[in-house]
Amino acid sequence: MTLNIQNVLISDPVDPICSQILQDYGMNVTYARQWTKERLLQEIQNYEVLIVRSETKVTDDVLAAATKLRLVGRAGTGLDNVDISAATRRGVLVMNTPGGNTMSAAEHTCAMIAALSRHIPQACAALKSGIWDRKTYMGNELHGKTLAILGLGRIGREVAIRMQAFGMKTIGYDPIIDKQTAAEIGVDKMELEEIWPLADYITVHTPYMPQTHHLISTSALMRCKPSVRIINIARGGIVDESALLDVLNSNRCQGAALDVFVQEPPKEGTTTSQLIQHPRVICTPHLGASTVEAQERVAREIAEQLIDLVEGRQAVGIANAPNLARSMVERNKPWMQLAQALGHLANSLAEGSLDRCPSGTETTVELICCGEGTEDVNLLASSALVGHLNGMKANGINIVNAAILARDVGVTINARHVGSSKYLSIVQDLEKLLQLTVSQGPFNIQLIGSVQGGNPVLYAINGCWFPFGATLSGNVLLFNGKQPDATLTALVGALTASGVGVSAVMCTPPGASCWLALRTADVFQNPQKLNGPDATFIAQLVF
Ligand SMILES: NC(=O)c1ccc[n+]([C@@H]2O[C@H](COP(=O)([O-])OP(=O)(O)OC[C@H]3O[C@@H](n4cnc5c(N)ncnc54)[C@H](O)[C@@H]3O)[C@@H](O)[C@H]2O)c1
Ligand SMILES: O=C(O)[C@H](O)COP(=O)(O)O
Repeated sequence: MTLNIQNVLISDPVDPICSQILQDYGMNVTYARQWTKERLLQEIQNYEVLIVRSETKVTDDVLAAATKLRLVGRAGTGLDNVDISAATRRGVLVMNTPGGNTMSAAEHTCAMIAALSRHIPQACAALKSGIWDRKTYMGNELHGKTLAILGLGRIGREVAIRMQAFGMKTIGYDPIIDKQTAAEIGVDKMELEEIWPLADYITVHTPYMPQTHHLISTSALMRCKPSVRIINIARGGIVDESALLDVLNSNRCQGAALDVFVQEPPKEGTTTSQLIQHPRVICTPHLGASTVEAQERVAREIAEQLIDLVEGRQAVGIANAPNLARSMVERNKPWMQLAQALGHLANSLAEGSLDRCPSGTETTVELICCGEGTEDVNLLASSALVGHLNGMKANGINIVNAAILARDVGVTINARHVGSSKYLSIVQDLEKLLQLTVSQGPFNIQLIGSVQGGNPVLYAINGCWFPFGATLSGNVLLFNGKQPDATLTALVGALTASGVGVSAVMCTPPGASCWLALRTADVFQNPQKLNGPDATFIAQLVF
């Protein structure tokens, strides 16, 4: 997947090092500070890359307006402000910089836990307003208390290590971390039901997603000690804000420290704003990653990751295209080209793109990948689909969205790898090959191809073999006939007379059906004109 990036839009306050790196590389960068949504919708069509933090909501309507967009870059961790499935469907890559702000978020969490236990913000505000009050702000020690950490990923782990230095006992839960791994960072992994009654402090460090929506719910809070304190530096919505407000008001919760909210910035009169106003809640306006160091780091990382991707060096931080990194591996490239070329050819042989198929026509694609180098069947299947769905969507089909779009139009693909080719006896040097079979209604076609000298080569169409193969690159005209020799002379004559140079001619042996493939220097206008008594024009393919 080639990325041609010229124009980058940065729509959130990202450290200037990002634009500096991108501009030095030769990209045009626009800072869209305080653009309205309407302006963003109008202008986004001019950009191939959009870089955001958590403020810009990259929703489906933004993506729909972004006809040239190839990548959304998140200078930070959380991707809940990006509609990833809409981006994937539109073939737009989503990239983040996980880890760039881990330290800052972990330190902010620890600072909030300490501030919460000693009422530092409230005492400070009172003193600034002229009140010297040493009674109201009696606090608690952290030493000896139990801190429950829900989510033992990058930030959760750093919080554990730091809070152990205060003498806290750390327990935690994470569905993908086993007991032993948790023990290695001093955390006693437990089930959630065991955690609730034990915790003095509960801090959440999970992504926000359906499974973590209201992870801290009324029922969880009711199982906790009335002295429990809740900390959320991860995302609004992981803690049920109404439930938290209720337990605070009914003294079933000692306090809360919040950096993130369901609505940012919160509107007046909402549960969020009531929570913020609650005397036992301390809060910051989503400042977890707001340090000079973290902002410089994530800005630099997103710019460098983008350049690495454009250069085809590596795909770091890609959230929605597991194939992408493997598509950059040199040895996969010619096989991807072949799979795409075969898919494209099969579609042309099926009389055009699937857009023209009667709706509801089911297509089954079977891809058999034979021999060494063709093991990455998922990548090759996506590439075959890219070729097969060619032309279906105006703003592009690529390995990001091919599988989804295929499903949408009723194309099912089955791909498998086999160790060696069964065609060894027919074509001696064909140990490695791809066999693509497309069945669509009454139509059924089988193509066999391989890679020779780094180029995709077609060897067989429905059992008719090109003895020396037909290279699928440049412009290829394909005919079906019965008498190859007579037909060839006529075709080459007609093409030359029209000023189109023929650079190679390949044909299968004469028989009930034979195939002719002509590589030409230029595209031939109106190739149907070449139809003759002995050969029917089938397709003109540009690879
Ligand atoms: N406030 C801020 O400014 C700020 C800064 C950075 C990150 N964050 C947020 O912090 C959160 C954590 O970031 P991270 O970098 O540590 O992420 P991470 O991906 O490294 O870790 C998240 C962990 O949560 C675990 N998890 C998933 N579902 C879970 C569940 N149901 N219960 C318990 N654990 C579960 C995952 O297995 C994973 O180990 C994210 O929501 C991120 O957006 C906020
Ligand atoms: O997920 C993140 O990276 C943090 O929430 C930081 O968000 P921000 O970049 O908007 O500060």
